[in-house]
Amino acid sequence: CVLRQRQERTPLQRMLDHLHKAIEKRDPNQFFAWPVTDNIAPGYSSIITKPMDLSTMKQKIDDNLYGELQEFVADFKLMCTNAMEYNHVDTVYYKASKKLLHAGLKLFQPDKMGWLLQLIP
Ligand SMILES: COc1ccc(OC)c(-c2cc(C(C)=O)n3cccnc23)c1
Repeated sequence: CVLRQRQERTPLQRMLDHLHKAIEKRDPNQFFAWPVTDNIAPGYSSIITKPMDLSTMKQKIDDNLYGELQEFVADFKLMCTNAMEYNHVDTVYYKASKKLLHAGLKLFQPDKMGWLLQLIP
């Protein structure tokens, strides 16, 4: 294995860590915690071409794959819209994703982000 010295967290990574934790709190059933598999959701991988979940987003933060906040927001929206695409409107998953999307977008509003945005030089 490649020996990686401990990488310093950039201000953006620290900000995304905070937002990721805040989103996790709003998914108490952990429906969005892990990738959706075809076992639990028949045909999922043929319907949803770009899957996304919170564990994948966390890995991308740690690998410093988000160059800016908007890329993180795009993955968050993709995760929620995937659930609204695959699940019918009367399911617990559709309803949870709609609620999570609105809660998350409120988090990203500049007034709510005030002190967080100061983290980025
Ligand atoms: C019932 O317990 C779980 C546990 C984990 C899940 O996804 C990681 C899901 C789940 C999550 C989803 C989503 C997000 O579409 N889903 C769709 C259909 C059937 N199950 C799910 C449900």
